[in-house]
Amino acid sequence: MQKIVVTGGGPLDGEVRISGAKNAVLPILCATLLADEPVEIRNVPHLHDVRTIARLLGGLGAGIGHDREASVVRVDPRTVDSHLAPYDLVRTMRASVLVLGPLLAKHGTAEVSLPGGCAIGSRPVDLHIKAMEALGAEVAVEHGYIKARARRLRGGNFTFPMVSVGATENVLMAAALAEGTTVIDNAACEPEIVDLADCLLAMGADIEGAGTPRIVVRGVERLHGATHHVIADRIETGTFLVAGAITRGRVVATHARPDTLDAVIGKLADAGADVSIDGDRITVDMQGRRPRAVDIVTEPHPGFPTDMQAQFMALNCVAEGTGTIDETIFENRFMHVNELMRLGADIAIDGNRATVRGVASLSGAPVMATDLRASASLILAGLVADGETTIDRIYHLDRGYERIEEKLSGLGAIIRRID
Ligand SMILES: CC(=O)N[C@H]1[C@@H](OP(=O)(O)OP(=O)(O)OC[C@H]2O[C@@H](n3ccc(=O)[nH]c3=O)[C@H](O)[C@@H]2O)O[C@H](CO)[C@@H](O)[C@@H]1O
Ligand SMILES: C=C(OP(=O)(O)O)C(=O)O
Repeated sequence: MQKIVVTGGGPLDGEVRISGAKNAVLPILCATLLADEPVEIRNVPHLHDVRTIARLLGGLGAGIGHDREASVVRVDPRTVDSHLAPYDLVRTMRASVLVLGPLLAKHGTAEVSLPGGCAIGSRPVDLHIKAMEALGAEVAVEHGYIKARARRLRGGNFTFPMVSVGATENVLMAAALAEGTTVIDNAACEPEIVDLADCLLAMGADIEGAGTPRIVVRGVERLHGATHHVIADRIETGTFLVAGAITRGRVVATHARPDTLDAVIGKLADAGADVSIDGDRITVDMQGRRPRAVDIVTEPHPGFPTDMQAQFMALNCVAEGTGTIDETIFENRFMHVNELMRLGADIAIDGNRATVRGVASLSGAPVMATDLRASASLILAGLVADGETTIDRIYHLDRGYERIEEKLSGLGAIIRRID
């Protein structure tokens, strides 16, 4: 199994080009199932999850053309002849559940494996199911599968009892082809929702309010082909900016979307970084200073993103002072804590709060990645730990970061992948 070896060193310095967003491209690729014609998606990152979703769409019968050089995926949904998302694919990637809404809306039937829990929490899908029922679908859960059918979905009003990014995406896609108007209240406002809506709009959907808590979707008879450019990955951006801050260096993220990163940029400034924005470029410059500890509470957008929690935990580990981290989205997203402590971090957990006392230095050690962002936090810690940190189970990392070791090397990090 491959591992990543990081040797702690000096400040990072340089520019890094940000890729398309994993959490946008996965729902968007599912949305292509709604069209009557081929859809071209650009700025597609090279990620394991993208290959998985392509396999899933291919298994449904869609034609898939993947030009990796150009970062383009072309989906021809006209040949779809299966409505089954099997356990083997869904269990490796939760985003697979996002074929439920499109299959139901376009083909009137869908059979999608329950995704089950994962390392960061139980992650139920009851809200996805309730939202489909609100649009008139009959849904049964049998033998580990969600089995849904509807002759034609009809618009309805659905108020989410809690903010769910995935369920908002599923209902948005389903409502696009439903008969009549759907009003979604307490919708997730994440930039990836806006990007999905932009792609659906390009395909001919009628949607208002994406990015706000109320989305109004007027169903249309058909959706046509389109070309869509995926938004920059705000979590990858944030991860590289933290890499600059934790190493007391200077990192410029290019091709980024600064407007999607207010909460993260605010915390980097609180940590003592000079942050500047110039168009699609974000610069974090510590000018050699040690970061200050920051307090974090994860919240739905525009609050601080749960997907940046582990990276800021790493930053606090070597910061001046003590910072608290409250994780409010997932009940078990502190799997990185024990691994960071193996590197010498001082962290105490009480329920969903971690209190991190900054230490003067970390010392490299073998550690194990437990989930995607936990893996990123271990790399960040490794960048400033004394000696070598070897990170095992990096397949998590390859789900969501494109060529991370190459991009970090370009900034001066000493990092390599070994077999
Ligand atoms: C609000 C939020 O920050 N969502 C994050 C979540 O999206 P993802 O779409 O995976 O998860 P949701 O937004 O749906 O989950 C938010 C909360 O709602 C609960 N829930 C969700 C669906 C459901 O049917 N029933 C239910 O109870 C979840 O257990 C969780 O506590 O993980 C992604 C990957 O880390 C992040 O990019 C998203 O930012
Ligand atoms: C946990 C993540 O993704 P997923 O929901 O696909 O597991 C993530 O992007 O941090």
